Amino acid sequence: MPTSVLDIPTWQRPAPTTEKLDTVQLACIDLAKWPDRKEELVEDLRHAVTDVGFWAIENTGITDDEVVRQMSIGSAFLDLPLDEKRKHPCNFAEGKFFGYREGVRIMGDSGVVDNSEALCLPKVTASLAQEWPVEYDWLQPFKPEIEAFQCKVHERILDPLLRLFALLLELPEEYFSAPHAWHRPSEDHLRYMRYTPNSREVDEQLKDKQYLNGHTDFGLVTLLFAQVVQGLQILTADNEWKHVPFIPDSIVVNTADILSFATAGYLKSTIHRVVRPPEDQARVRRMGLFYFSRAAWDFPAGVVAPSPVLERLGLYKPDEQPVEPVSGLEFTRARVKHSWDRPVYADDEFKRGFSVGGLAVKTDYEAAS
Ligand SMILES: O=C(O)CCC(=O)C(=O)O
Ligand SMILES: [Fe+2]
Repeated sequence: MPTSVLDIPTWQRPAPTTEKLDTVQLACIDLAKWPDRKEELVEDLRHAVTDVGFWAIENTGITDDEVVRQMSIGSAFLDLPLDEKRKHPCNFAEGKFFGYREGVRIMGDSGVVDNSEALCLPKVTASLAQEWPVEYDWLQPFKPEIEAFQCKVHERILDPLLRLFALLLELPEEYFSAPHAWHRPSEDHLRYMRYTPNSREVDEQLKDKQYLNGHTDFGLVTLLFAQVVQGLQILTADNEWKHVPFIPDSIVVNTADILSFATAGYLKSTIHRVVRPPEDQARVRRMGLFYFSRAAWDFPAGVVAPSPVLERLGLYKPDEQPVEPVSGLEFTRARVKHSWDRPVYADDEFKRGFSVGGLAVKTDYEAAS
């Protein structure tokens, strides 16, 4: 039988947990309603974003085979020798999240090393050609299908969501979607992320057995393909950490910093974290697939959208808008640098937050006790 470099082992989805977890009830956005039943979707989204800030999309138009194929590509890449993966490391000193992120940082004051690693790939577009990690010979044959997948996710999921956000705010439908069109440069990326199990003894040393500290994401929204291995938790309005349930074939979405700035906090940037999975899943590798949307390079971060909804709520004040707003590029690079260009996660300096181009960014996400 002819063999091809594209023949890689098929990623096998681990079994769901049988443990009863304290989960959050996620709102649901049914994209089968797009575009004919837009008004209904806007109301569904209003409920989703104002309640928890995390919700599940159903009828995504992305098949399970497509997701499994991406998981297989990601797993096979992360199985490569470390020397190979290190050929294009994320350049955190410059605030760039493209390439390979090795699990090297220390988790808080535990002394435990991060057990996760990731490959982050920019949109395969002409405007970002210089960002693609050409050093990975292994990856190049997969580039066309990665491009097709990214583009499908962008067009079928992200683009309608950005339009719905604009409609929800009574803005022109393209207010967010036009600057974030597929071909336009941004730090968006497809992320393949894998957590390697720790022993129970190691996890006992981690505060709350956290694999990823509480944080918000840096862009507009993050799309999380259904994750069978539990561990993701969100901080609810009642200040409680609750598990995000596994919903087969769904995409879980959370709102992130840029939408929060653009709405003066009306849309909350959801605080979430990852903890040790339940015991019946604590010995399997936790492979994840995500699409992180980021502000377009030229999108004015920190500007509140001129939305009638926000105006009625007293959140949009025309006279108080920054005259020279920080660009999406400058904000995103500063945000990544602040979070990731440090040897210890969530140290005190991280928690003090930072400011860029007059925009103050809060980064202390501990639950109030
Ligand atoms: O692994 C997960 O489920 C979530 C990861 C996450 O929140 C992130 O990478 O920003
Ligand atoms: Fe996150």
